[in-house]
Amino acid sequence: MEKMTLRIGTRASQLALWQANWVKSELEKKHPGLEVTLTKIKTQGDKILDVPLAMVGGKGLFVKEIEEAMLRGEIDIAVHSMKDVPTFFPEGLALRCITEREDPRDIVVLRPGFKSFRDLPQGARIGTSSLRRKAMLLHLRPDFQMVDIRGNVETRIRKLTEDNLDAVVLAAAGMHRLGFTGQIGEYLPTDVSLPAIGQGALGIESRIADTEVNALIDFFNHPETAAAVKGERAVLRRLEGGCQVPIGAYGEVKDGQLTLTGVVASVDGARFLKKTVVCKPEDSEKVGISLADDLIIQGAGKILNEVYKHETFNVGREDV
Ligand SMILES: NCc1[nH]cc(CCC(=O)O)c1CC(=O)O
Repeated sequence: MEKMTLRIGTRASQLALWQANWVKSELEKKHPGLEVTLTKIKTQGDKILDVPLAMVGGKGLFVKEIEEAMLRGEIDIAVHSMKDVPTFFPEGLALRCITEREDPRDIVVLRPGFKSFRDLPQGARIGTSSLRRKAMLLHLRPDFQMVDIRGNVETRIRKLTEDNLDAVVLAAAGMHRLGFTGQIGEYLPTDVSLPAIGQGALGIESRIADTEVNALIDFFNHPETAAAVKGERAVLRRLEGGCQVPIGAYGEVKDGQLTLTGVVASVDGARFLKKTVVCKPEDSEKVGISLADDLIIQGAGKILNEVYKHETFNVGREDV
């Protein structure tokens, strides 16, 4: 019998390669004899490095070229950070699996001598380009000066020293995967910094009609993480356009119950709307949508409309 080969498409960043190699080795463990190859693909997001992502705009900056390769039949599956996966897919492709979540939290790497970001001096310089991370930290410490940094995980850690910063904010998952756990200064609890939608989970995308490949990868799906992340993505989808607005959502299944929290904030952290609901995991998408609607009624519509300069969110009751 001919040996079967499965081709993974991935970005070429260190973190993306770690993730794709992890999927490769799990596949080879599960299916002895299966040959798994990696194809590195450069995406728009890898080419534009000097501009904060929120300003580049456009969804799917890290996935479009990979999806095109899959539609052309050059690769069979794509491994993404869930955080980078858009909420809509090209015809013929779908998100097939969501893997068990790594640590979902944000972390800070701190200037030597500090144990917590709370102890940093007035006006401390914090490196991050994420509008969500800016809003989370400014909400607690309005005196902080936020400094844009881009680049891969290693580059961003290096900028602490190079750009004379007091802290940089990164995802725990990326630090753990790349072996930088020792450099983590402090883990930010999810009620201090609500994570990005899907943070810490991987997504595997494939061709809907490719039943053979789908049967090989289905074991990666982790139902509890999938329910949580689908709820988070429902919040994001309902607040669509959210890439220029700080939005966070985090779901966790415990004892058969999903606790889902969403935040919409202004970039300066001054306006900060948060809501938590508890529901059955299978209702996560429906509940995510109504959670987003509640945030809109609370005033998120106003924040979103200000950013987009037109009335996308018709919120009737916003002054109540
Ligand atoms: N935006 C880049 C990116 N995409 C996913 C992760 C972290 C790993 C994950 O969330 O799974 C990171 C790095 C970071 O935000 O520090």
